[in-house]
Amino acid sequence: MTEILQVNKLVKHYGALKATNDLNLTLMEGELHGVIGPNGAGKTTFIHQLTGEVLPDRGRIVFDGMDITRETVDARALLGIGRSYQITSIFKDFSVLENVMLAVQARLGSSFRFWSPVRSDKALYEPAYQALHEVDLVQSAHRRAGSLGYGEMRQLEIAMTLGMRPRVLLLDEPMAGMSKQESARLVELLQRLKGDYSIVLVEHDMDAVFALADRISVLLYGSAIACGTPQQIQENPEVRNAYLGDDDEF
Ligand SMILES: Nc1ncnc2c1ncn2[C@@H]1O[C@H](COP(=O)(O)OP(=O)(O)OP(=O)(O)O)[C@@H](O)[C@H]1O
Repeated sequence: MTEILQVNKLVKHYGALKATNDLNLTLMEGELHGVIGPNGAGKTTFIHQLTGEVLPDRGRIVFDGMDITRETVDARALLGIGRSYQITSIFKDFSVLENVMLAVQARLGSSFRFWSPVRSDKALYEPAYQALHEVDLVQSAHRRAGSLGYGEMRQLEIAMTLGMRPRVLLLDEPMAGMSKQESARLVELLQRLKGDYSIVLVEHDMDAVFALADRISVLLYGSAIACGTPQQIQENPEVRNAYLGDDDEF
């Protein structure tokens, strides 16, 4: 397996607060890497530094051999770093398919004629349809996006990211707000996607992370205090003490 993303000694301060503190993490090609840690441990700040929304004070992010530490959000998206869209970016009056087509159009950017009507273009239609297929939403392609249930909306967000054909998929709490059934469906979906995509999954739902992850990094005060297989993390005394409490539940 080759490394697709390397994070070396990343540092981000907010005043005196070290939100990211000498953070190291490696994502292997095709791996699903879970990132867990208590509230305020720096998980979202870390994801924002991978997408380019937040620039680190120090350290390096290398994607596929390229130093992308100072690259813009758009440049990273074009290189293949896909961040899941938020529900707020779904156009509720457009169909499910049109939403994915719009996301693909955004990916193609200026290479695409902006006056081209979104409904009619094959270059958008095919990758969009493929993305809906990957998330199991083909049967809802022509439904109004606003009529989807909450779990389906989150599937649509993932399809919108996949439509951009990313190599790395960054998912920040995709299970948040989901019912048990919806989470189980998303776990099934991510199980299928892993291997085809290299995925960083930040998630509070421990059952989901432990079921899905090849490796897990545990963040505490902005640093990774442990990284290993789910079993190694489960058995790590430092993790048990520092994060999960030394109880039998974990
Ligand atoms: N823009 C900001 N300005 C100041 N402090 C910030 C900013 N963003 C994050 N922080 C602080 O940095 C720390 C890490 O926050 P972050 O949101 O990354 O943690 P998290 O692990 O994602 O937490 P949660 O699990 O609650 O989402 C927190 O103490 C937070 O208050």
